[in-house]
Amino acid sequence: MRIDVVTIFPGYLAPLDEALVGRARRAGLLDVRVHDLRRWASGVHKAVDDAPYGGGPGMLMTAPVWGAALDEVTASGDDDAVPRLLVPTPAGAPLTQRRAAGWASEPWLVLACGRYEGIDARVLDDARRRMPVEEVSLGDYVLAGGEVAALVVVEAVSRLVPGVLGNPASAELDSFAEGTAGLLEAPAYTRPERWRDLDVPEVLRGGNHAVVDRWRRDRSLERTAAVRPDLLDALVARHGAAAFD
Ligand SMILES: Nc1nc2cc(Br)ccc2s1
Repeated sequence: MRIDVVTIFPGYLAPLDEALVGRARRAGLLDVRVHDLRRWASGVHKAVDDAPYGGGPGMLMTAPVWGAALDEVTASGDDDAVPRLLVPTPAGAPLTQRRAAGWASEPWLVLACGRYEGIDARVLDDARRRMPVEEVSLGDYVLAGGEVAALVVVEAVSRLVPGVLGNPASAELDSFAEGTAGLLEAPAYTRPERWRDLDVPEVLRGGNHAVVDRWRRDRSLERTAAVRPDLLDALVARHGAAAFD
């Protein structure tokens, strides 16, 4: 999978050289390219922003700069390959494990990192004429730019790309994953068996996998009911009472 990230702060994406994503890049599983948007800006100051029409606080990133950048980046694929453009924004649809899993099957993603008050809307309107475009939110809060959100999206997607996780089964038992039926994952334990005055639950120390699976399912349901009852509602809506079998 190829992932391009366009930003005015390339250094913010340095973590993509580390850990899981860094290893996957060096193993040739991921081709991650970070581009400085100012490459496509003109003038001595390489300006990338201007005042918003209609007034209002702050500045917007301009269409000509983003248009030139996306034209070049999205034209640099093999043959006539077309990427999916992902744009982190508070106004986007929520990032979910299901969306990340879908994007992990894509051959090529491009992430556009906004700054200031965001990007001129015509940039996405124009891009939609040539490629799939999705706006994605990390939650109901506002960051200073899209770079941190891009790091989250790249990691959430990359770990689901075949071969990236050492043990693919790990992803199946993630919270929100199909393997946990969209529930939060159960509490997990490792050695030592006793730590301070806290013991690993007896059921996990036995060898009965069916009993362990049931225990984990029950703890997942309890945790989800306590922390994310909305997920339970969705599960019941989908499966009825069988959701609790
Ligand atoms: N939660 C989020 N806040 C922001 C702010 C900017 Br500016 C760009 C993208 C995002 S995603």
